[in-house]
Amino acid sequence: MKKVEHIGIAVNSIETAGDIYTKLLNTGIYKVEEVASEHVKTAFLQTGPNKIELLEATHPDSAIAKFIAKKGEGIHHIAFEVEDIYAEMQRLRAEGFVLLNEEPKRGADNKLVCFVHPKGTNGVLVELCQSV
Ligand SMILES: CC[C@@H](C(=O)O)C(=O)SCCNC(=O)CCNC(=O)[C@H](O)C(C)(C)COP(=O)(O)OP(=O)(O)OC[C@H]1O[C@@H](n2cnc3c(N)ncnc32)[C@H](O)[C@@H]1OP(=O)(O)O
Ligand SMILES: [Co+2]
Repeated sequence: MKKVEHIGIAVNSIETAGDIYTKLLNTGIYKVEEVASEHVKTAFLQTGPNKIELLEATHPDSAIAKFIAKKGEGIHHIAFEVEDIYAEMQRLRAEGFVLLNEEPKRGADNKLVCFVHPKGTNGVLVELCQSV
């Protein structure tokens, strides 16, 4: 894994949270993108070398809607950038981690992504990202 690619934060409203994070980080949202397959709307802010992904549910079945219903708004996942997502998925499976998708899927901001179940990572949902 090369570096932390982004931190995902579950929010009720991108508009409201976007204003807060714009003030907090003193930088604007550079991209808003809906990912229909994940039932989410995303907004990205860059602070130095780090990216924050705000995630708003677009459907009650969304992982974000379920997460907020259980735990409230807050940090939802940590995403790591990888060079070769297929190789990394194979390595993690061999190490015994439970992957939440068989194949990489299309994420936001021009990435292929795959999730690792939080039950095997001390309660933290991990996302792998490869730029495409
Ligand atoms: C926009 C695309 C992409 C990007 O490009 O960056 C994204 O970031 S999309 C982000 C949203 N998508 C996902 O999160 C997909 C992966 N997640 C899942 O598949 C599911 O959310 C899950 C992790 C498998 C949980 O789903 P499910 O089992 O249906 O939900 P439950 O509510 O029943 O939870 C079971 C269990 O897991 C705990 N949980 C759920 N989410 C998280 C989380 N984000 N971090 C830590 N723990 C989490 C939940 O609390 C339950 O625990 P127990 O109550 O102890 O059983
Ligand atoms: Co993410």
